Amino acid sequence: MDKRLWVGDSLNERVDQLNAASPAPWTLNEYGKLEKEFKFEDFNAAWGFMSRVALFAERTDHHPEWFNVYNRVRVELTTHDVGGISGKDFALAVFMDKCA
Ligand SMILES: C[C@H](O)[C@H](O)[C@H]1CNC2=NC(N)=NC(=O)C2=N1
Repeated sequence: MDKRLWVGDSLNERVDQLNAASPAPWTLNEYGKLEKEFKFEDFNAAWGFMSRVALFAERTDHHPEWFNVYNRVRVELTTHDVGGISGKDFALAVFMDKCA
């Protein structure tokens, strides 16, 4: 998968493109990570989402940073190898939007 670093205008354009296809927006947070908070019916639904994402993360060797409280999952994506956002983060973001 594409591990090129996205920076500057092209990074912002790629985030806009991602958000055009999803109801709640992804943002670039103060640490330069791709962030979104997902909200579900209950803990069961949140955990189901996390389980599906976990299997995808293992398969692609690319893992989210995330924080779960009951029905909320706040996600931060970054690629440590390149020190920023790569195509792997966008692939994971697209998969998460599909699962949510
Ligand atoms: C050793 C292992 O393959 C690497 O650390 C992988 C695992 N998962 C990863 N996940 C994320 N989000 N970024 C990485 O750079 C990364 N690297």
